[in-house]
Amino acid sequence: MQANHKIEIDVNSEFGHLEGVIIHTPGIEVEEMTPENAERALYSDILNLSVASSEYSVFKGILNKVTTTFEVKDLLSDILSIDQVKSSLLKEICLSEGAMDIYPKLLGKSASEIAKQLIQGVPIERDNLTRFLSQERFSLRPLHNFLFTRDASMSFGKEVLIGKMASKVRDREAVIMDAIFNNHPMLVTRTINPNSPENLQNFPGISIEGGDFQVGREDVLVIGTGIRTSTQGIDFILENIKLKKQGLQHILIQELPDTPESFIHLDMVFTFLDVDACMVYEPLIMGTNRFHTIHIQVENGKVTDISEQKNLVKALKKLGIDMRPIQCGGITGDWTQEREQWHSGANFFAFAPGKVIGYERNVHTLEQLNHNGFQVISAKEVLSGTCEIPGGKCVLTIPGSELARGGGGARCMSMPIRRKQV
Ligand SMILES: NC(=[NH2+])NCCC[C@H](N)C(=O)O
Repeated sequence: MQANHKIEIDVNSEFGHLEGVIIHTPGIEVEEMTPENAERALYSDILNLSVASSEYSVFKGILNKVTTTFEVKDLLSDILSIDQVKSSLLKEICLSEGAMDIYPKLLGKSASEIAKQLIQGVPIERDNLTRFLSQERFSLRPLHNFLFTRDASMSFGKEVLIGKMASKVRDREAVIMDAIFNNHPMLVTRTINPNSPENLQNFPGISIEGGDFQVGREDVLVIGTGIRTSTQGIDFILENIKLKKQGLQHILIQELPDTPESFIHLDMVFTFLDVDACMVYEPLIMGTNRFHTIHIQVENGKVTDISEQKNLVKALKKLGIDMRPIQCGGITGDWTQEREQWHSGANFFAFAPGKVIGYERNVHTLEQLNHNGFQVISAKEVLSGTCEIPGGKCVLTIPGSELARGGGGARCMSMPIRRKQV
């Protein structure tokens, strides 16, 4: 454990120079899925690990070049070596997932083995009639979606908001992230956890996932609401802001369609790229449609305005955040926009202002970025040393045929813990 090295969580934008990010390299858990249960796992297709791994290694290679990366399984294994954390975390997980029978056995294993099993799943032991006849293959199901580290926790300022996952299959990810942020000796922060019995009671119907949560500025949050983040989830965030933040604060809310599933999170239709540019899926963000954009203003603990806005880009501009929208899928027509949005074409991750990572397959989107001054560079070439990361605006392209089938892109696969002030 690197106990003497401390990192204070601090994120006040989506594009400040990155100083640390939490990731999870996909393992066998992504293959523990059949066509039959893929939907329950929240996937539209089943994945091939070796292809996904080789694609992922390019993404991770770039992140390692530009910042410090932390793997969930290492952080988890670190905290599991603290005896009291190990027993309480295992008890919490086994109790909530109806698997207390495996608790004693798990407890006896090494920290790194437990970390692995909590992520990859614990196969069911068919040692009694119920388990013999059970349709389940696992006592603790694999966390297929953990490579999308964005969703189960969110950094905001010096605090970390824990996700209240919309679907049970992702609940354990939030439990693990909460334990990491509360117990890892290297991480300095405070967590806000909507999963406490009291919060669940006060905000019935609450759900919050990181893909919907974007930090526009120190005083501006941009949050999507749809199938993953409920209005009650946003009200919970609002209450926290009312309690803790002084002065003027703003929340901009963008309503999202329920279908198709490529609209699950705001970051599938809108991401910040630079101090003055953002990526948009035009039909939803800029076009005329029935999906509301709402501004909530909080002043010293009170909501002083709540009003409908024309669209997200205009609402940001009113707050002094002037963003040029760049179109996902280009400007040549709905079809390419829909196709590229489906494959996480709007999902960019900025590691510095104007320096972003995205999928190479979405060529119309890349062309549009290029028209707007972003140099398009293959991440593989950067890694092989054939070219350097340019000093100016750029998009580093990563392969993502298999990864995109998981339902997310570069932003979904990264959980920044520290960024320089912009
Ligand atoms: N931030 C994101 N857009 N994450 C994408 C998550 C995709 C994942 N399969 C899920 O359904 O939960």
